[in-house]
Amino acid sequence: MRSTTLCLPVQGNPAQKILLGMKKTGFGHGKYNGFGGKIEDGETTLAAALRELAEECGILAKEADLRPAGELTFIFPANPEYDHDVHIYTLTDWQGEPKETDEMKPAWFEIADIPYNDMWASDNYWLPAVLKGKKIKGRVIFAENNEDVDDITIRTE
Ligand SMILES: CNc1ncnc2c1ncn2[C@@H]1O[C@H](COP(=O)(O)OP(=O)(O)OP(=O)(O)O)[C@@H](O)[C@H]1O
Repeated sequence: MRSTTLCLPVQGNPAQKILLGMKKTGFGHGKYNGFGGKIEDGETTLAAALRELAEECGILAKEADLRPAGELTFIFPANPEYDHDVHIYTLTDWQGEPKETDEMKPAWFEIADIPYNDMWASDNYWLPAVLKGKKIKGRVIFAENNEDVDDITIRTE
């Protein structure tokens, strides 16, 4: 199964605003998501997280500023080639201003206004806990349409 990263830049502690990106191409296009992607061969998870963050919204961060927020496994029984693990990080410190790239159009949201209807259906099960500073571990099984959640287990630490 492939492994991916997902970075969630936030303002405030506890988080008051979150930077999400509208994915313009590829897997999950048309959805708001954090910034991340596949971990390449020979690359550490942290290095991949920073590379994808820079590629997708143009901001630079330090490994020490990534706060591990947990791991999720996404299972797509209808298309097992989509199955993947996600290593999630939040960050409050970075350099540069978010900018639109070929892959993502970034936008800030108040926590109360997170556009869950335009995100992966599973996000509202785990993102609120992460934004409260909790660490999560979980598994999501998607329905035949690869969109709806068939089964979900999330543990918080
Ligand atoms: C299914 N429910 C999901 N809920 C929340 N986040 C999800 C997700 N499924 C994938 N993600 C994240 O979406 C990013 C893009 O991944 P993905 O497009 O595969 O990576 P990458 O940009 O390297 O690929 P391409 O270059 O487009 O081929 C990556 O952060 C990944 O963790």
